[in-house]
Amino acid sequence: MSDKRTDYISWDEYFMAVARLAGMRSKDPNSQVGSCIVSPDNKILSIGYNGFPRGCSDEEFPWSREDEDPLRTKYVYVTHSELNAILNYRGGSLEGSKLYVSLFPCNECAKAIIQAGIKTVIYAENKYEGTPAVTASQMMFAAAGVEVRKYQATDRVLEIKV
Ligand SMILES: Nc1nc(=O)n([C@H]2C[C@H](O)[C@@H](COP(=O)(O)O)O2)cc1CO
Ligand SMILES: [Zn+2]
Repeated sequence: MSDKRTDYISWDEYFMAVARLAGMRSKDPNSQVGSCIVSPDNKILSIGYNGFPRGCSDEEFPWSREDEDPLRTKYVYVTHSELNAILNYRGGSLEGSKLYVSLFPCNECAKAIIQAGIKTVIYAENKYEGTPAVTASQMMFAAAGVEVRKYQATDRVLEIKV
């Protein structure tokens, strides 16, 4: 009998890689964000990335960050990866699940995460740390008992030929 492989990827690597892969679908020229929601027994329940709502064309709606007219910026239209992952789940309850996300959730997504019953958030980056959106999220997660931990990146580089 041969021994099992030992260099297989961990659960954390697997789910964060799936989140990052989803983020590669994003049309946002600045931030590509991906989310992967996982059950307590490590089954993938849902996936999402940041993008405009269905029917809102990537060619017609703006991807700009700044404009004197807010209606000509992406911010008023884009659905965040975390909310998309929550909304993409049509199977029932997300109670007790874990969310892997490549970027720390904003306050609006934090509300949805808490109300959906997600109990653990594992994030990779926090490039907007210190902004009111991130601070409000941290306050709400702490109050609601959502466990938040930073993904511990390994030095593994995954290569997938497609
Ligand atoms: N946690 C997040 N999940 C997300 O999906 N997003 C999305 C919204 C925008 O499409 C983009 C942020 O754009 P920018 O401000 O870095 O150019 O990432 C943003 C955050 C940050 O709170
Ligand atoms: Zn958000």
